[in-house]
Amino acid sequence: MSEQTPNTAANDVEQLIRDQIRDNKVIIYMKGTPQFPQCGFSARSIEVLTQIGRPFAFVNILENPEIRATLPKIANWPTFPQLWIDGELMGGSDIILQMYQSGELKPLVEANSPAA
Ligand SMILES: N[C@@H](CCC(=O)N[C@@H](CS)C(=O)NCC(=O)O)C(=O)O
Repeated sequence: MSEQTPNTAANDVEQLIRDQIRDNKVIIYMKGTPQFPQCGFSARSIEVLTQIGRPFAFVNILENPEIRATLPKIANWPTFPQLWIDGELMGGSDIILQMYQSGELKPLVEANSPAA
């Protein structure tokens, strides 16, 4: 048998994440939900996205332990939240806040998420 990467559950999770990031131009991986964030960093990030006012997707990593374990390796970013826009990792709460305050984040979100 030739040496190929076996189709393990880990690969499935990685593919799921890649699909989520591809299919949702603005997506945040967070603890809890936008209605009930379960970490201050996630809560702060949601406040910013709510201020911007465009629809966004989210994944509650507390309900998805495989995603919680796998995404940091794919992203090379150890913590949550993680905001991804158009297939690219923006960063966590600190960076989201910085990008918002510098005026960089709003147009980026607007360009990738039409008004509802
Ligand atoms: N400086 C980071 C702080 C985020 C952070 O420390 N997150 C922690 C606590 S919520 C985390 O995700 N730890 C890994 C884990 O819980 O899986 C940011 O700006 O987002």
